[in-house]
Amino acid sequence: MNNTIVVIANATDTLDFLLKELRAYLEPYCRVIGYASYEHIPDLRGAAHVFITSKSPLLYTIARQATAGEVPITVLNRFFELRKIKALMQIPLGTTVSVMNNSPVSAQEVIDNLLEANIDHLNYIPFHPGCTFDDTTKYAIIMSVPDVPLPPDVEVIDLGFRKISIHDLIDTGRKVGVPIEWEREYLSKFIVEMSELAKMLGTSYAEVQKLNSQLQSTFQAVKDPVIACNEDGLITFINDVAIELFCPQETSVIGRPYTVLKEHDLLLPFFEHEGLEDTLVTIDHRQFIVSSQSIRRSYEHLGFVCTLKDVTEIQRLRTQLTLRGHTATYTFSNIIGESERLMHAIELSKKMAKNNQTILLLGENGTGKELFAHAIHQHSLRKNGPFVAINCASLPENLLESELFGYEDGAFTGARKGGKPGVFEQADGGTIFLDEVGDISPSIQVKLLRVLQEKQVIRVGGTGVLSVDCRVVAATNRDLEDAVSQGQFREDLFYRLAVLPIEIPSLRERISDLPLLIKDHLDKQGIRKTWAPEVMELLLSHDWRGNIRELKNVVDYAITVSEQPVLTIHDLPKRLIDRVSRKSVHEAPIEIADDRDLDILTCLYQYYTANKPVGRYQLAHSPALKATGWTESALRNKLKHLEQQRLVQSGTTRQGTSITREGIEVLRQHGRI
Ligand SMILES: Nc1ncnc2c1ncn2[C@@H]1O[C@H](COP(=O)(O)OP(=O)(O)OP(=O)(O)O)[C@@H](O)[C@H]1O
Repeated sequence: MNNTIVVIANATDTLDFLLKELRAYLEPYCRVIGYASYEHIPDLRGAAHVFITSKSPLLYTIARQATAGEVPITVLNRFFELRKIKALMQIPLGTTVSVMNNSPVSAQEVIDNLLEANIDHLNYIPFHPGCTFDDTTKYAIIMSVPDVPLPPDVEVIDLGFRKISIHDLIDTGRKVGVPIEWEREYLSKFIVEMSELAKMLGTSYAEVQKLNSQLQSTFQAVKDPVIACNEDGLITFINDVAIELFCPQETSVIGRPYTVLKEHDLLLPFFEHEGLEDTLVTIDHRQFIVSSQSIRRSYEHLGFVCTLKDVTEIQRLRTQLTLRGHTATYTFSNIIGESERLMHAIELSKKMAKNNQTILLLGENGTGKELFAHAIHQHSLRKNGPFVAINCASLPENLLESELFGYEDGAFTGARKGGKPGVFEQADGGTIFLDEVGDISPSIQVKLLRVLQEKQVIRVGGTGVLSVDCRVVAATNRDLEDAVSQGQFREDLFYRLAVLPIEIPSLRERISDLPLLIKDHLDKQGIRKTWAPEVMELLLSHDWRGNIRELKNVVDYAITVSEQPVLTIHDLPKRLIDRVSRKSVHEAPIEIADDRDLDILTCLYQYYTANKPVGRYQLAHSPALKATGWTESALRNKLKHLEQQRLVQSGTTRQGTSITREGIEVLRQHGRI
């Protein structure tokens, strides 16, 4: 018996595994026998050494009784086969993993083994017969056989039986006289296995290093201050923004207590306690929201990482975002001109700017209505609030509705998640500019009226009523009174909008401003060119239907085309020269014998300003002509006649009939417009 090594284990499968391993190394230099703890164990006093497989007190007692205290008893140090650990390395950091074994002690032993081997990125929970799985368990470690039935959705990592540690094996071998050659051979096999593991761990170490440096540069790139401390309150990381805020004078604070930071009192709670709510603190007249996160590895607390968010910056960005495209850029000083008509419009606008009533700007296209809207906002008490402009003619009805009033989440297919505020909400506290308001559909007219009356908005698809406080400045190039009389525009809305009407003169009506406007446009582009006198004469005699927008286009054309410092008539667009010369042909008033011709032209002019073509039938039945009793065929003949005079033009049926510039001129000459 003296040359006998005895192993006592709790389970027979573990015993068989260990016996095989010991015999492979120790026999024939000694005899290796084993017993399961539940078996009858004979007197072992003659054994050379007794090994037990775990620290379990029961095993120790059994061994002690069998040896009567006369033989050394050791707990076998055991470890997993290294290659089996690889599966564990793939499990994400912090995952909870149940470690299963036949008793709480052996389960804990396995956990200790894993932690000692620095496989410590997981949250291990001992698991043994009597424990039950809960829904959070995703992984279970077993040693060859599960000691508890496993639920189907739990991923099993089988670490196999733990092998005897190389130290214990070599040690025992030396005691029983294992020759040195055999020891070397065994060791060399072990070293091969070790180096494979080292390679595996080496890669993960490099990976960790890489991640670490990525993390460092990420925190450096963060614009907010970040400071990390270990559990002793020593600084382990601090980014440049935090250095600038807390310790601009210090050369290095890494490894030093966080109390070296200025205002560290404010940070104390965040470096001492877990789970603090975000807190607002003021440092150097700036406000920050401070939050901290505890750093943990398994159950071990490693320290805190503390981040500060600059609220001043957040507020600035928010204001910038809210106001993006929502600011008035022009003031009255940007409105160029000295003519009496313009000065009158400016004076009136300045007066009206000061109160809160709705303003209606009336004027042809390109006269500067939007410019006036900006200037009115800037001159009003709301100048620090938003200025939101929307062109009512440029959007289809349903889109205009959602732009004006906003929409709720899921109001329609493609609606943005969380809904969207409309321009009335965006202009809250400021001014909303409704350009081309005369073009809105009857259904939007109703909704707009409601908002103007109630000062409340209901988002599309919503039920909640939102109060809005914004001043409305509307603009139109249409004759709204006429649109009302034709039943195209609601009378009640018209009176709501036209509380304070301002007429913006056309360029024709303030033609004396033309040289100033040209000069201003050239100056803004840093261009120094002059105009030949006959060119200026021609420009002054042009009718400028497109007003200042048309003027700017003509000037831009001329300076692009011309290569000389003095602009000549050849540098003007041909279209403009043609029109001016055609106009001079018709300089003398065209003879209109029948006032009813003027009625037709007036009616066509109204459709023209509404940008709508009109058919003969519609014309004959229009309120303005109905009374004069035109039959359709009489009207056709009359329109043919007017077309020969170039006062109207007829397109295909779809295009209908429209008034020409000459026709408009005739109306003007006869004081109809
Ligand atoms: N008095 C002015 N001084 C300088 N520039 C002007 C003036 N009036 C208008 N403009 C310029 O003419 C162009 C057209 O002006 P704006 O868009 O304000 O006209 P509008 O009447 O609103 O036109 P629409 O009815 O077509 O929307 C803009 O480039 C504007 O800057």
